[in-house]
Amino acid sequence: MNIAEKAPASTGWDKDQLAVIAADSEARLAVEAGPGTGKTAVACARLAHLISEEDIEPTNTWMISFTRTAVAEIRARLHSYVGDDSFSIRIATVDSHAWSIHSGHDPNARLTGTYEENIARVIELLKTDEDVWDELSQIEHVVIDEAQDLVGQRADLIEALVERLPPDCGVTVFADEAQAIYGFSDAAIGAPKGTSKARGRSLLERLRDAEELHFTTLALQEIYRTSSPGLKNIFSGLRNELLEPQNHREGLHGDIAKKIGDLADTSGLKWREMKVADFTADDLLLFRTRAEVLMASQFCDLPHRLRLSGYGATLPSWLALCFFDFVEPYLGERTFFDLWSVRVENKAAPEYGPAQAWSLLLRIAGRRDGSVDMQSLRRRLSQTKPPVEIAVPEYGLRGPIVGTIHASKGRESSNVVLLLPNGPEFENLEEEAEEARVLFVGATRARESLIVGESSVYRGSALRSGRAYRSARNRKSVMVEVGRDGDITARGLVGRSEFEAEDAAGAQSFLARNADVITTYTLEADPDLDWRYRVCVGRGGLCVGALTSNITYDLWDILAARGQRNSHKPPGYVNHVRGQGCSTLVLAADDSELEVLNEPWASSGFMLAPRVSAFPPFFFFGRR
Ligand SMILES: Nc1ncnc2c1ncn2[C@@H]1O[C@H](COP(=O)(O)OP(=O)(O)OP(=O)(O)O)[C@@H](O)[C@H]1O
Repeated sequence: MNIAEKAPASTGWDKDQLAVIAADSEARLAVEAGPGTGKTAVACARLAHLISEEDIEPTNTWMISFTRTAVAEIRARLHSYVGDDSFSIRIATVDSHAWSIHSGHDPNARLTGTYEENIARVIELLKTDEDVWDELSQIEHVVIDEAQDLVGQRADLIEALVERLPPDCGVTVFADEAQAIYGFSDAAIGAPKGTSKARGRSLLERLRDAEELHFTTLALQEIYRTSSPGLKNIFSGLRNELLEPQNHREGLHGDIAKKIGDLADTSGLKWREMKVADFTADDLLLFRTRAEVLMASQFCDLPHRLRLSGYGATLPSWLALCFFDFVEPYLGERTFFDLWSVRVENKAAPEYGPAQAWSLLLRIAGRRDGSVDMQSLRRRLSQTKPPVEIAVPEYGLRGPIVGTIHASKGRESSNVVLLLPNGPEFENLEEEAEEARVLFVGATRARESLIVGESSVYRGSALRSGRAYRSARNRKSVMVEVGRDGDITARGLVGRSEFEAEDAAGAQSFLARNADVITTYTLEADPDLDWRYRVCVGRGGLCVGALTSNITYDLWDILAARGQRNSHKPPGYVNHVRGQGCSTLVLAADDSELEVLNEPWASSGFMLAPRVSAFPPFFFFGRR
């Protein structure tokens, strides 16, 4: 392949980009560049070039990125460059690379320790274990994207890895220090990420300072994401301000917010005068915190999509629609096309058709004879992190995306509406500088236009579980997030203790008819299910599932936080719980949960789940 032909535009790669893409395969490069200069595009092109021009084996290359969404995007880009060879490249997050080293070389490996303990163990293996060195000696090239976010222990890990690579193994690292927003989470302003300690020195600084690692620094200058002069000014002018340590003073956040507003296409809008339904599928609405996103979503009854941490990749509903009663070990193309035409076409069809769906199935669990192995399909789809190519990256149906800035890193969108936090307060200068960088990341997602507005004051809090909640002003009700990973499991959808077989069939067929539309549910606590909430269509209506106790425990935690644990109790019912269509839940053939399910789901392992995403008010009543 001639990589020049694969440039994203007819103008081709520029000379700075080519200097990275076509550098010697053994080179160690630290590429520093601002947003939209093509770091991710060049990272993919570099690997593609090494594979197709330098005969590097795809299996001997590693691509490390920070987030799973980034990994999904990288895989798609690489596929467009090198076709199916991209499936041999080890593209993964730092944590999953670490885990594969851990599990492959430590006979006692189990993910039982704390996150820190597990990473520490991998660092030790990298330093001492000859089998690990053996494995690393095969690697010919490592590409690391978004390296600015690798700090603390993750940076220790990558440093130890690079030190251990053979001297002729090339390494290409991409970073933008102005976009380093790792230290705090999107739970609330100032809420530290569970695993971060002090920032310490960034990975790039460490690699560059270690002379024996022989890194050369290169830069990419041209901005490709946008041609708008105002946006370009934000992309480069504000970046310089953020990179200058002297500017890290009190008031930096306010200054950056003001400058972004001045340079945006429109500014000064107030969120309370807007609503999600005013926007289209080309628009990305970005808020700083989860509570703000959930509030905006709760008051929108048109289809939209959520981009938030805490919502694992969901599987499309067509899987359960086709396979809920499929019990054959293998699936042929003809049968699949028939199932699709009867069950999916015109109902809950995704943007692609049956041919692409079939090729996805083959890629995940294809057999030599051209059929799909259903056991292996179930195994792959039931993983907490199912294959990125089939998972739906956003949670919801269609329409505008509403998300946090943190969850939108590395992504771009035609129009961005950035809702600046209203009256934020910071504990210290480090936090203020980090928050200023968060604004910068948000503002630089736009390709064509940037609208800047002011968010309403929705101070939310997060529980230990990560669930967001927010007390109403009168303290009578609390808005609580419903629909997080783990809120609904297979048992709650078609379990025998939750449903008679006939009722489970009724519930699943309701979901099948409504797989592509919004439904408003009521939660009703069921004394026969230990007061777990049933998800019902209207008060006393059809029950489509029962939530796990996770939310009930969290409600007691909220009561404890309000000092009401002994005086109040969670409500018996909750209104305004919206579901946006359905997703598919899959259990592997050896999952013990199958034993408690009704048929045919106990045999097929595929079922529909309502895609609940809500922030409804819970009224806690006094206990008599
Ligand atoms: N030489 C080029 N010609 C035209 N378009 C390009 C070129 N290089 C990159 N692009 C496009 O510019 C956009 C930004 O690229 P990319 O997302 O790789 O930037 P990035 O530096 O990784 O940004 P960020 O730091 O914000 O994540 C993409 O749409 C990409 O296809």
